[in-house]
Amino acid sequence: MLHKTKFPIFTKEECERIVNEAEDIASKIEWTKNRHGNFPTTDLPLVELPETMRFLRLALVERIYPMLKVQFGEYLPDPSKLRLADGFVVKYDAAGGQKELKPHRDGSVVSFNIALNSADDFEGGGTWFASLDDAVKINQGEIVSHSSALLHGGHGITTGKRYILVGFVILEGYDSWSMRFYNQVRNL
Ligand SMILES: O=C(O)CCC(=O)C(=O)O
Ligand SMILES: [Fe+2]
Repeated sequence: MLHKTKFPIFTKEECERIVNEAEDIASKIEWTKNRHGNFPTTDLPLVELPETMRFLRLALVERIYPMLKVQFGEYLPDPSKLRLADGFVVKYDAAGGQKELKPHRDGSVVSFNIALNSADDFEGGGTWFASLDDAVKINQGEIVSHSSALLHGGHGITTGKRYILVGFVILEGYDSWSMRFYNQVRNL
């Protein structure tokens, strides 16, 4: 229910382009801080990031959905129905911004996050999972994917900045499936 690739799914240049667009747009409209209920992230949704949206639309079909199909296919009724329900760039900033995200469960079926900057740019960080009692750390361009229902959070950073691209993926036409998936891991 939890996977980490050993290879980058985005190149360094692709990651840098996403961070640059996010910071460029944020200088005009500010990072949002209240989009996700009780567990808000400092983020910018894809609808505000046209270049990233265009890039991701193709990357989902060519790289991300096929990977999720292999990883989670056996648990899903129809893996061809994987759809991105929400996608956003999150910024953690030890110098004043959001530093961590408390443990929570996402409302989708599968969640992923892609590291957009180098792990050398910050101390701490990574995605913390209750089932591991540890944080999973990845390098730039790599991806962590997991059942959305697993209890997880953004491990705090103590220095620097950490940027990630988060995706919440659902199964089109299977509106109750996230609950069924949730029941398989509710104690993890
Ligand atoms: O910071 C992370 O690695 C996790 C982010 C997350 O869980 C979320 O945005 O829902
Ligand atoms: Fe999450």
